[in-house]
Formats: sequence, C-alpha cells, structure tokens
Amino acid sequence: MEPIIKVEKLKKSYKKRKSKEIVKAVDDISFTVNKGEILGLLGPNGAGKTTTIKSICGLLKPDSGVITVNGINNQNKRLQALKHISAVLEGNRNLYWRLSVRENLEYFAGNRGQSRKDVAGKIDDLLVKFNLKEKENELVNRLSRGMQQKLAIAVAMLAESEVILLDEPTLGLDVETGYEVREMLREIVRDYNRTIIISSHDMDVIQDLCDRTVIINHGNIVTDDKVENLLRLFEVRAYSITLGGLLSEQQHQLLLQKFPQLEYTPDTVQSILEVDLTKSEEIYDLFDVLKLEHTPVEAIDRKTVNFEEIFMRIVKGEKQHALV
Ligand SMILES: Nc1ncnc2c1ncn2[C@@H]1O[C@H](COP(=O)(O)OP(=O)(O)OP(=O)(O)O)[C@@H](O)[C@H]1O
Repeated sequence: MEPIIKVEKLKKSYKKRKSKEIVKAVDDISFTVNKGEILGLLGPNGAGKTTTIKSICGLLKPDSGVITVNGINNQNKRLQALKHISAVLEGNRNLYWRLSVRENLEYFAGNRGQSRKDVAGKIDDLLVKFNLKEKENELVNRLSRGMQQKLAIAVAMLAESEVILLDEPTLGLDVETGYEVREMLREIVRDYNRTIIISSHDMDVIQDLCDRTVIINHGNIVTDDKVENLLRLFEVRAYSITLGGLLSEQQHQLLLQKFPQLEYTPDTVQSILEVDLTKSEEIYDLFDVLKLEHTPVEAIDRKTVNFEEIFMRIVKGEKQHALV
C-alpha cells in the first residue's frame, strides 16, 4: 500500500508556564498512513494525540522530525502540503456562527476556490447524508453541538482533500448524537474514498471505523497494529475457568507466580479463574497446579474481550508481554 502521510521521528516539547518544567508531549514517534486507510490515534489524556494531529496539519511546528503529505514536506512546502488535508479539530469547529448551515458550506467552498454553482449538488448530497437538510437555513449558533459537529465534518468533506483529520469527533456529544456521528463517519468511509485519521477516546469509534490503530502513551507509540489483530491476539489468550470448589492458598500463590495477571473469584461451590495465556500450552501449567489438590475443573471458556479492555492492557504495558 502507498503511504500518503509519513511521520518520521516527530518530537515536540512544551515548557510549562509556571513551573518551567519541560513536557515531552511527543517523543520521537514515527508512523505512516496509507491511502484510503482509516487510522485511529488512541491514547489516554495527555498522551500526545492532539500534538501529533496539529503537527500533521501544520498548526504546530515540531522541535524535530519530518512530516510529508503525498511526499510534500509540510514545513518546507506548507501550503502545498496542506492542500491535501482538511481537519476538524476538537473545540474549534471551523464554522461561522452567524451564517446558516448552507451558507457555511458555500463560504468554505468559495474559500477553496470552488464556485457556488459547481458545489451546489455536492452540498445537497452532504446535507442529506448528514441529516442537515431540514436545518439548511438555520444559523449555526442555533444548532445543537452534535449538529455543529456534523456540519464541521461536512465542511471538511466538501473540501475534497484526500486526507481528513478528525480530533475527538464524538467528544462531548450525548450518547445518541455520538452514535449518529459514528454512523455518519461509517458512511463517509464507505462512500467516499478518503484517508482518515481519527484521534479519539471513544473505543467504539476506533473499533467500528478504523483499520489500524496507533496507540500513544507518554509521547511514545506503544502499538501500531490492525484493530482485528489486536482483538484476535487478546481474545485468543483470555480464558475463564470454572472450578468446582476453592483453591488452597498454596495453589493460589503458585498460580500468581506463573500468571501475575490472574484474577480469582473464590466461591465454595463454583470459583472462577480468569487468566491470559501467552501460549495455549500454558494451560497445562495451570492444570498441574489444580491437580495438586485434585481441584475439579467444570468448564473452560474463551473470554470475550472488548476493545476498551484491550486498550487499557496495552497502555499498561501488557502488549509487550503478549508478543514475547
Ligand atoms: N501549549 C501547551 N503548553 C504546555 N503543555 C502542553 C501544551 N499543549 C499540550 N501540552 C502537554 O503536552 C502533553 C500532550 O498533550 P496533547 O494535548 O498532545 O495530548 P492528548 O493526547 O491530545 O491529550 P487529550 O486527550 O487530553 O487531549 C500533555 O502533558 C499536555 O499537558
């Protein structure tokens, strides 16, 4: 696949105003985004996602590193590179509040040199797609936050740039609107052939929409993998074992030595052991410990793991163990 965005050895630090402490917001990260791919940029608060997004769309000057868009360096040839990118940044909806929905779309199209006549049909399509048709003459400041967000995404779509950056597209939206925006993004992904980078805390957004996810923590990339690979990797390893009784203290300790992440829910009738196995053969080590006291095994099930859980485990550093 052909990379459209290349981020190479990106570094950016900030100096805190009061304490003068240096914060390494992004510390030497590199990744690529391929044409037509939907990449999720994921990480806990303060991980460095916004700094990365702003560096890609030329709003921040990195301390070092190179970012290219379609092979064009976004520092040396800023305007040329940015022609290929539209961004919807969190907290900055890029909209004119005193213009109507349609006027906003026309205004931003005009700004990009597209004539009103040329874009009329596209605007109609987007208004329908984004469920904004009924509101086309409403002033933006009278729209709900969710509708403003949808309009901001529609404005970015209209620009027809190959790459769209979305910073926290569902943040602060109520559940229903968040769901609607997600559906909308899914349609965009399906119907328009764009490359999209989504930064989000919303695991459903990432799991639903993204092909691949780059997870950042403390300014470093902790994983760069296909979402389906991560789901498979963790799903295969997670077991739930039902025991017909309790473990002895010695058994519990032995198991904890072997499986430090083990979770044990004791019950005199049915205890549950939840354990991640790096290799499936490890289950025999577990059986050996159970045999010591002839503890009966009633059931062995694969545990379903959701993406949120996977994210937490990766951020806590378990991925490295999983891959050894
Ligand atoms: N202008 C700034 N001045 C000082 N520190 C900053 C500035 N912008 C970001 N930081 C710090 O850099 C680090 C990374 O911030 P960044 O906003 O990139 O993270 P993020 O992953 O987008 O977080 P969030 O999900 O909370 O938006 C954080 O520790 C943040 O406090």
